Amino acid sequence: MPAPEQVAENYSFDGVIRKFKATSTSLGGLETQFNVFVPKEALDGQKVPVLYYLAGLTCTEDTAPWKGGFLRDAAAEGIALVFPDTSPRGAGIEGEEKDWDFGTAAGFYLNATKDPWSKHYNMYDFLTSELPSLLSSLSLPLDLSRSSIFGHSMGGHGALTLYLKSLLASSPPTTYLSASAFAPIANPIKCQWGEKAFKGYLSGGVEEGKEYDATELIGQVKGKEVKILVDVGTGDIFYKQKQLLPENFIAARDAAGFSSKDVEVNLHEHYDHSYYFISTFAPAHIRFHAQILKNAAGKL
Ligand SMILES: N[C@@H](CCC(=O)N[C@@H](CS)C(=O)NCC(=O)O)C(=O)O
Repeated sequence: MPAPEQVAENYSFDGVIRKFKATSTSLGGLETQFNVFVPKEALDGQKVPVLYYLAGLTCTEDTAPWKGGFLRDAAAEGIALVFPDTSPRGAGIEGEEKDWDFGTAAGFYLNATKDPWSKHYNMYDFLTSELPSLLSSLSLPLDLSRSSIFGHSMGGHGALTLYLKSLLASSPPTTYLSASAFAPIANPIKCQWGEKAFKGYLSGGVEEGKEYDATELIGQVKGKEVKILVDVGTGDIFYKQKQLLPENFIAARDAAGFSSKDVEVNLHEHYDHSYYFISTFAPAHIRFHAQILKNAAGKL
């Protein structure tokens, strides 16, 4: 696997955000781009933990660094941020660019099992296996054994499911120490976005989609140590349209016996789906992960 090529660099908050491009095996040989925010501590040679951010439908690897307001807090905490893209691009599949909620920028962070998507639409493998290898090939002091994950909407779904699946796997490709989400698609098998994605990408359709559904998975990790934070605005149009379904996730959490301290889900009046909402709660999410990632230093 060739090392990623750096294509941009901007100094920010005494650290630096670098954009890389790489040819991905998981994505069937397509080129993909990702951003890495490297805090000052890492530029000085200290090992720093890593927080992955998965963006939502229609987004790219640039949306969150530009609009999320995460860099100031990550710099203050001395943690690296990694921003991958939301799907493969340029697979050349008919209909790939037709809809904003399927195909390009709508990879749903799964491994497709249905033709013709299965050759390229494997964001799950890319994120859990290939991206960590690509990151370790960079000459940066990233401590990948201390990784956590967060995201928005489709990316909130991705963050919760990658985390919960890592807790369930006997030897996960990546172990995430915590997960958080802004307005996640929390029960995709029960909403239009999820049904469309699972029917389109998975040969087993919505039934197979259960393995990528946070509300299904939270019950399966019963008894394990779980650290999740979720924030949702009730002024969110997609919440109102029942695409997010946080109440279903809360009910499954309660049924599995998790406390609202370990799996915290907050509903906020007035806030919508936009990055105005995300940037409001960004500092709390960074603090949540930073505390867990820093506590793990020297213990893993
Ligand atoms: N394109 C959709 C909206 C899609 C949307 O809201 N995407 C969210 C993620 S699900 C987002 O983060 N968009 C980018 C942005 O707000 O900058 C529409 O026009 O209704």
